[in-house]
Amino acid sequence: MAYSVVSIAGDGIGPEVCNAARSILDASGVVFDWQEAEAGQSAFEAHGDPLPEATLAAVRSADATLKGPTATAKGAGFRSVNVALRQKLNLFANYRPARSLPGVKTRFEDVDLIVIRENTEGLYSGLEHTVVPGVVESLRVITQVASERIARFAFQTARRQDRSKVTCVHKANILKLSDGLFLKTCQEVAAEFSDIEFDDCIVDAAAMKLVSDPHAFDVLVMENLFGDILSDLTSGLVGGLGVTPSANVGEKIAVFEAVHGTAPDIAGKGLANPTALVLSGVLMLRFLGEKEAADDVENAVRGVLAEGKSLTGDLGGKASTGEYTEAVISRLRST
Ligand SMILES: NC(=O)C1=CN([C@@H]2O[C@H](COP(=O)(O)OP(=O)(O)OC[C@H]3O[C@@H](n4cnc5c(N)ncnc54)[C@H](O)[C@@H]3O)[C@@H](O)[C@H]2O)C=CC1
Ligand SMILES: O=C(O)CCC(=O)C(=O)O
Ligand SMILES: [Mg+2]
Repeated sequence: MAYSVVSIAGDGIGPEVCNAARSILDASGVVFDWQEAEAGQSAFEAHGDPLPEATLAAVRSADATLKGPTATAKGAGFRSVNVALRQKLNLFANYRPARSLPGVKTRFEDVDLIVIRENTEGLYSGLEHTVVPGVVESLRVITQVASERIARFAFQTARRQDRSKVTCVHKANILKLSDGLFLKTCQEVAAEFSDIEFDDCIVDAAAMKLVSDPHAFDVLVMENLFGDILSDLTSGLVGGLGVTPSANVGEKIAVFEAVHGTAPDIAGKGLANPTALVLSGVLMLRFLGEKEAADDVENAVRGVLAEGKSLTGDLGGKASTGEYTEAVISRLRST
């Protein structure tokens, strides 16, 4: 049986990493019926709409979606397609694991943690208005319903993966009401999961502790903007944005994409590292129940990285996106 999977190439390096990830996933033995859909700057230029209804409909009816990054201009321009996609499809959890990879030299070894980011509310919603010229307000809405849902997702993930601790990251000392509610809700959910340790950490201290002692953390749960910032940080702990995957998960729908953006500085040059999107594809294979293929692709990626002969520039190598992709495919075919 073929899985119906929507493929959104996106902008910048999106088409390059998407092509690479699709070729590797196609070589896994699992059969995909790829449905191409558009989103981002390219969709805006083609249709005057960065997130066409047809794309939303395709994502809703597919088994899963593999998405390349989409551009959002600074200041002016259309609002983030990512935020819209997550809110419209109620993809309430953003799952961003950071795990050390063989052959990728970093300051710390054996990092293995997960950032779980609330994906639908908080400052990241971008609800802003001008009160009077020169005075702007941004709304940071935190609700008990969304906080409870993401806390439960974090504990369920910890339990499913045999992990020992969930840490709530917040700023409840300053944002007493909003983050106070988030923290209190996490504490209440924690009481239902007595097998899993629970603690909390104020976000600034968490940032410092993550870069000096990442092994102190296991699963971290936080609101949207903190999760956006700290998941780039945790990517840096394990080799950077070129290697870290992510999944946007709802009740039934899931959209798999990398943590990184469109990387305009290297777009179109064959320099992008597709590992992040390939490992997002591994998360997708697991979501689809294709455990063996997921293990095979993950092992092929880890094998190529460990060997160190076909690394892209971000990891200190000279391989192009295509050369790295071929190396992963040939290792996958030899398993
Ligand atoms: N999920 C999404 O669609 C995301 C979209 N964006 C959008 O992307 C655009 C660019 O954002 P930036 O702040 O520049 O962040 P970025 O993540 O695109 O790039 C940051 C740095 O990481 C490098 N990098 C990123 N991915 C890489 C890869 N696969 N291989 C090698 N190097 C890689 C880039 O070359 C750059 O030096 C913005 O419009 C932003 O809104 C940003 C993050 C996520
Ligand atoms: O929507 C965007 O342009 C940025 C998204 C982003 O940084 C993220 O989801 O981590
Ligand atoms: Mg981000």
